[in-house]
Amino acid sequence: MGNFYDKYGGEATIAKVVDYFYDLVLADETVNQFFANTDMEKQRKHQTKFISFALGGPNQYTGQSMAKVHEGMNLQPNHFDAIVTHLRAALSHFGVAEEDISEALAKVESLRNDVLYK
Ligand code: HEM
Repeated sequence: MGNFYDKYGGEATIAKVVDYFYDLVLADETVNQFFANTDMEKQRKHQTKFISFALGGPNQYTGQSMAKVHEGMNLQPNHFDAIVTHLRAALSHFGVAEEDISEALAKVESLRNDVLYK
């Protein structure tokens, strides 16, 4: 993945991908209930950190911290899969190359077991 974050324009691109991803997530009844009591600013922050993580930018997480922030949500595989689907769609929409999308998704997958069932 190397310079993925910079390759696609760093923060400016992240902001655009976030807007798109954000709309997809909040329109999806599989997952939008998790954000029902989250204010919009926090939601946006979550999506930005998430995308930034996937693209290898700043804000990197450990499994330990991810388990902690998702504690009490009891996230299931279908929730995780929905988020992954929206991430793929958002990256694809902005012309990210397929091989780079695969790397981003692999990065997100690496946290699956830390995030689920907490
Ligand atoms: C690898 C996968 C994920 C990563 C890296 C991730 C990242 C994060 C981070 C960094 C936070 C803290 C945000 C903040 O307070 O600024 C957070 C909180 C949260 N995440 Fe995730 N997340 C992942 C998967 C998911 C999934 C699958 C869902 C639900 C479908 C989800 C829903 C939430 C919610 C509802 C919060 C709390 C927001 C709040 O009310 O403060 N996350 N996540």
